[in-house]
Amino acid sequence: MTLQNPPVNSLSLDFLTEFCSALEKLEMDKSCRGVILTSGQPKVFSAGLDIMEMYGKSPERCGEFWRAVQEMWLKLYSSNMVIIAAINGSSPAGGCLMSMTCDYRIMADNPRYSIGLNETQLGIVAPFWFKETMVNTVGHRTTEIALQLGQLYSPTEALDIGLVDKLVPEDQIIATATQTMTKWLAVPDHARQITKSMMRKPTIDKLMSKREPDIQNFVSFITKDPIQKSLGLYLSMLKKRKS
Ligand SMILES: CCCCCC/C=C\CC(=O)SCCNC(=O)CCNC(=O)[C@H](O)C(C)(C)COP(=O)(O)OP(=O)(O)OC[C@H]1O[C@@H](n2cnc3c(N)ncnc32)[C@H](O)[C@@H]1OP(=O)(O)O
Repeated sequence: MTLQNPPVNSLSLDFLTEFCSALEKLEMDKSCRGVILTSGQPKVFSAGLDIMEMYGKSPERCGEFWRAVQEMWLKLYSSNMVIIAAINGSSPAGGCLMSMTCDYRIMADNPRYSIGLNETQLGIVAPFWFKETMVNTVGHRTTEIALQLGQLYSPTEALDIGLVDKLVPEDQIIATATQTMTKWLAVPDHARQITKSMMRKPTIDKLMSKREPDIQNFVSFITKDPIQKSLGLYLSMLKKRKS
């Protein structure tokens, strides 16, 4: 699957809806046992959640958006398929979350790229299921530091902490992901799927049982004046950095 939402694959409501429906089709296709997730945009895997979906929007629209974010995470994290992330660009915040839901992460070895959950840098707080996905990936202590600082890691740093599994030159990323897929698909599906579910189920069940309160929490947090102000400042910083 190639992410195509120019310019930076930000995760808007429409994009998330389309992504989930494409993933569902693959999930139901018995001949498809694995997916390599990569970006069709230069330099960026995904810029994370579309900030415009959280800025100046009605509570109803924010709720609809957050449900789509939850759905994306649930579909990816609980997938029966092998999902390999070929991270061929920067992957902050929601982009990092998406990468962490995959079974294996291969990142292009380019020091200009970065990956991490940088929410606190925007004045927002990563919800418990973002946090738990990271704890499940890199452990508790590293997550605590990463989340409080809103740290973005270079590929080498990400490899050091286990946020990604392998670095390769960018032009070898798909070939490496394909070789890795062959290795993962050599394992009998049922044994691998049950094992994956055993590892991930507690986190998935937790969100499933708290979906509505999580949406309410998001809407009430994101629509607060100081949070809207922080997002507005961050957006203008992004635009200024460009000029
Ligand atoms: C209980 C409350 C819970 C809240 C939980 C919220 C959880 C998750 C939060 C998120 O995922 S928020 C998104 C965080 N993302 C970022 O901080 C990344 C910001 N973007 C960048 O750092 C860079 O754009 C990039 C990804 C490194 C790419 O850099 P590049 O130089 O290639 O491109 P730019 O010129 O910076 O950007 C092009 C264009 O896109 C706009 N844009 C970038 N990122 C976003 C985004 N996430 N949402 C919306 N728009 C984005 C950027 O402003 C530029 O716009 P124009 O100037 O061309 O209009």
